[in-house]
Amino acid sequence: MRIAVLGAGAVGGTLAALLDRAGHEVAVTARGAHLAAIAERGLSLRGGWGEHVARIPAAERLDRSPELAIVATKAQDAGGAIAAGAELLAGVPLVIVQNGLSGIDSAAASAPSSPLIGGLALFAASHLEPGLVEVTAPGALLLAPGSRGAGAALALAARALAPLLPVQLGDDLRAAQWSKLLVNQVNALPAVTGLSVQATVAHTGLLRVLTRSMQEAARVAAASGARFAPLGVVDERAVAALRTLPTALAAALPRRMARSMGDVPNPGSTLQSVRRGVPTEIDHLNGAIVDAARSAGLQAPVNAAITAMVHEAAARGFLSPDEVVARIAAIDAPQTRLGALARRLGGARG
Ligand SMILES: NC(=O)C1=CN([C@@H]2O[C@H](COP(=O)(O)OP(=O)(O)OC[C@H]3O[C@@H](n4cnc5c(N)ncnc54)[C@H](OP(=O)(O)O)[C@@H]3O)[C@@H](O)[C@H]2O)C=CC1
Ligand SMILES: CC(C)(CO)C(=O)C(=O)O
Repeated sequence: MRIAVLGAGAVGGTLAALLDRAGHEVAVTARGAHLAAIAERGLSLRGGWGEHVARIPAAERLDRSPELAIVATKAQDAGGAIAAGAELLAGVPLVIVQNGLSGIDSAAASAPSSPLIGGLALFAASHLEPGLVEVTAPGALLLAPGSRGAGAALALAARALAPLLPVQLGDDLRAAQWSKLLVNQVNALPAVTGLSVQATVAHTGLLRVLTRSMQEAARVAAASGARFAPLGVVDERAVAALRTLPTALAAALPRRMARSMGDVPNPGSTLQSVRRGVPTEIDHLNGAIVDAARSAGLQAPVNAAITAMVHEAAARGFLSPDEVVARIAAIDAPQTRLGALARRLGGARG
């Protein structure tokens, strides 16, 4: 099948290389040094799904109409990436592989005549250097209809992708996006501190901050009427427990999430953006919780503070875990003994 991948970074590059290895006619869009490296040496894949060098056409924009296109940019770039190929993509089924809640809406605005499929990657991949991507934790790709009448497009996408990696079919994209948004609470603290997801969860104080932000997200979701589709370790029961249990017990969920990512340190996609000096997606992750809280007439102070810290770290450098813990303790637990102690000491340990 003739398949285009728009944004061949960690996720898009992995899918492009797997599709090429399976014999599809793949073309990718990329930019800068990554584009130059793919054009010169091919796109190299390594890690959990083996090694492959995909020698495939790469350019800043498409020059041929594909039968299927996969959009795998960060959320803020998807509209521009689709618009750049709008004429060649008219009516072509699009699979939008993206975290956050807004992917399908921005694709619908840029590609109004295309059937849309939502994709949620449950695997983890790193864009290590120009031309090289690594799968750090193999996992499934969930596909669900993102527009009316997308059934045939969904079948086409599943036919191309299911032989390459585990494909899960969903019927409620919004509920799956909320589940993934909760999982993506693990992205921010690595982007603030430079630690991996696993190291973040192993740090007592950061684990508490992560759990507090997940509990806040779960409460905002409940106030917004959000549902949670079963996705990895997240489902309605796990979210209800998160909402109601004391933080020390609720921490079992982020621990399970980190374990499911295996032993290879996973920076997460947000830290990777910080390291590469490109804009992060944080306004569509923790920032989406802040927006949802505002729409529900609530506040989400922990998610707001974490979003601000990611912007700060991206602009000025990483913060120490103790600094992060102290800042969150000061806003999140002002009435508790822990909060008082943290403020008195100017730092907290857990
Ligand atoms: N990495 C992971 O493990 C996972 C990521 N995700 C999600 O998948 C999505 C993609 O993330 P990820 O692969 O990590 O991101 P990357 O930044 O690694 O890849 C996105 C690529 O798209 C490129 N790009 C952006 N705009 C354009 C454009 N207009 N034309 C061509 N190329 C463009 C970027 O270039 P540049 O670098 O120049 O910006 C980058 O190479 C995100 O929504 C992320 O949250 C989901 C699960 C796991
Ligand atoms: C789940 C996780 C953290 C996997 O890397 C992810 O979705 C991301 O990095 O954006």
